[in-house]
Amino acid sequence: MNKIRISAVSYTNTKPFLYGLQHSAIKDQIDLSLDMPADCAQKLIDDKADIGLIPVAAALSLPQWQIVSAYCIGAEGPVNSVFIFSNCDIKDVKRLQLDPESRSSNNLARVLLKNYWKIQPELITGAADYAQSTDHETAFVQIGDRTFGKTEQYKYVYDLSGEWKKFTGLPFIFAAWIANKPIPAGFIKEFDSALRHGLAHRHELLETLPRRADFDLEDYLMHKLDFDLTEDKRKALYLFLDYINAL
Ligand SMILES: C=C(O[C@@H]1C=C(C(=O)O)C=C[C@H]1O)C(=O)O
Repeated sequence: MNKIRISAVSYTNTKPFLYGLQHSAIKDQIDLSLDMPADCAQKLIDDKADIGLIPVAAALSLPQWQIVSAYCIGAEGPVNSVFIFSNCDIKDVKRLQLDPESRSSNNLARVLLKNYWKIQPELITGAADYAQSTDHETAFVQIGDRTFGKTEQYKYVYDLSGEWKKFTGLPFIFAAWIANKPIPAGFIKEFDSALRHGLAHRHELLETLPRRADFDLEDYLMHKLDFDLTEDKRKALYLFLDYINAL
């Protein structure tokens, strides 16, 4: 049988899943690559992968898609790795530089700007150094490990799943395990139990990861991130996609 091609996110948030896949027999049935989220999505769109841990916003670019796991990258409130960093209050922001590695959080920022903060800053993609706030009224979106320890560096810091929770009362789902074609049921079952195994062994995983003084990795992997694709997260997913379609 051909191996199932899997594209997973290359950030710390995905390490519990990788631990599970690497410590299960399924590792021999998969061809695993680690990519930044925007590339996970592109691989699924280009049919260079069969299953991806893809930004949910990118599902809108797939002619056919199906969630194949009970697990996801989500949060019940603030996630501590998806931010708008700003030198001024969000209401005064004139320009917002988007993160080229993101699809979900850039769209989440756009949804919140329009519907929650009710402001219309200019959106900038492809800024030469997007993670530099070049002037007082230019802010930027940033996701993943590059944000660790950065919350002290900016006067105004907005945790986007925390803001979404204030706006909707719902948790948020950033990325889900999505397939672009039918996948055999037996594989899906084994895949999901490997992911579950990884989540159940987060403490063992934590012992292998370098700690840093400016970021609470244990709190992040055990509490801030929420990996269960609950009914409320599904509700949030469809609400989020509706908001994106209405942008
Ligand atoms: C919580 C996070 O979730 C992510 C955010 C994504 C996005 O914005 O497109 C995609 C995948 C996840 O890695 C994070 O990266 O910090």
